[in-house]
Amino acid sequence: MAKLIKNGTIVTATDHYQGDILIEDGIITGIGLNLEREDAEIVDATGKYVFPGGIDPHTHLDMPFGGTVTADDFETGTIAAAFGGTTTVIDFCLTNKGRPLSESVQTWHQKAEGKAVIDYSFHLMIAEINDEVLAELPSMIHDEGITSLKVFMAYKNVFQADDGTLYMTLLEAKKHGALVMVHAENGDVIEYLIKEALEAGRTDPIYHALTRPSLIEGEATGRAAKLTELANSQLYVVHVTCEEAVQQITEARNRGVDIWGETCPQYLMLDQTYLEKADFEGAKYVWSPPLRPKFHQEVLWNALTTGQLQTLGSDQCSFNWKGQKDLGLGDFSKIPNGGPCIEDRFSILFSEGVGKGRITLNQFVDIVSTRSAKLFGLFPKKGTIAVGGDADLVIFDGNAKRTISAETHHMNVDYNPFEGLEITGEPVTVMSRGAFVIRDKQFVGQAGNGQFIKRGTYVSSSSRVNPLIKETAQGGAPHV
Ligand SMILES: NC(=O)NCCC(=O)O
Ligand SMILES: [Zn+2]
Ligand SMILES: [Zn+2]
Repeated sequence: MAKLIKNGTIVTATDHYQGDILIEDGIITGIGLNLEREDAEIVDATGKYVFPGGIDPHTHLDMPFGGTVTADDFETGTIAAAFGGTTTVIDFCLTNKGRPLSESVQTWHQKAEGKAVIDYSFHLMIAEINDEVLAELPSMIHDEGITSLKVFMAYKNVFQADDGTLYMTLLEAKKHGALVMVHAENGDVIEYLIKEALEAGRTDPIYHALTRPSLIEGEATGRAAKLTELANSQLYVVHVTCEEAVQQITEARNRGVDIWGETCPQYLMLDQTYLEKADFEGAKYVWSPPLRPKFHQEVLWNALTTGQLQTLGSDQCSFNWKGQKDLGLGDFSKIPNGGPCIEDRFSILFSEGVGKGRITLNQFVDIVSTRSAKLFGLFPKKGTIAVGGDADLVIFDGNAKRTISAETHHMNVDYNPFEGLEITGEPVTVMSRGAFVIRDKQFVGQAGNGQFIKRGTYVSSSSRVNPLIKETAQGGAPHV
């Protein structure tokens, strides 16, 4: 049955106007004033915003990590995402050295199929480059539609790849139209600092932060940016936490490097002192890179305001405090890294960003949805409100007041890092391809309704490509 959303304030990354939206077969087929359609179900959005559904470019659902598996899988994680206004997630498909990429992709499909309530896609981790990987990559990108490749510069002996692997991944990505993503920290130095701390008897959660200083996040970010410049390729830096990394991204962008940066709600809202909480509560706030001293928060907000950082990921990677985080009692290096943010990403950005005058409504939509759609090959099917696009929509009450709490959240985890935070704004109704997933704040979706989305290849935004750098005929390392 057709649906007609009436009288909402439609907001995209560029516009903001009153209008109605007609939806047929999951697609937006009309936008205008006073639309009429006899057989359509009317959805009243008077006094509410209508936003494109959020796109979360950074999730880890059902992921084995740190000797355990994340508390949220594709069912609980996507239900929570939908409650929070997100209608697409892009999850990281882990790979194993010496094993085919296709095997890992298959494993990730099995995790998601029949469970996801909203649409999803995958980024592909690259742990090594060898003949098998080189042979498989083109079909991963062009046939499987997995057009972003993730390289970890940290987690030594677990996920970490060396600089040669990163450089070759950048070259391959350029050749085949993929976007390379990096976790930018210097894993070798961190390994040394952790060993030194533990030998000195420093075992509490705060030492997780103190053994991962911002200086080496900046160093790794700068190194990745320079390798990108050398390869004349494209880079997206995940979970940027600090001034040093923002500086490196800004400088590289000013040199014309095609580089993008993401931050996360936790780095905007929480600081390093949370890791000092008594009775091992600090473990709830163990992320890598870690929470930073407070002044970095304003740097990150400014970077979103000015466009030096462009997206907000949740880095959803939830572990229960009791039974999972406590694997690291007596040894901070064994605390599973990560936290639950998939549900609150969208509303925190609205409340703290738009509500506090740091970003405009259009910037909000760009950061929470449109920019990720463009960078990751989903636009214009997703990430905006346009005729012909998927009806992934959020009807949002911009005046609702509420308090974030584990008592009321929908993530499958026993704490919320933003417990007690008072925010303004709440998703009321959420649609995925025209079907209600959340209706009047109630879940009405169905596990398995979410579809895997094959994504388009990376399209460079030409203004950021350095005209002084010329590609070789093979698309390889540049001549300057
Ligand atoms: N960020 C984090 O602490 N956990 C998830 C894995 C990653 O993104 O590095
Ligand atoms: Zn990471
Ligand atoms: Zn992550």
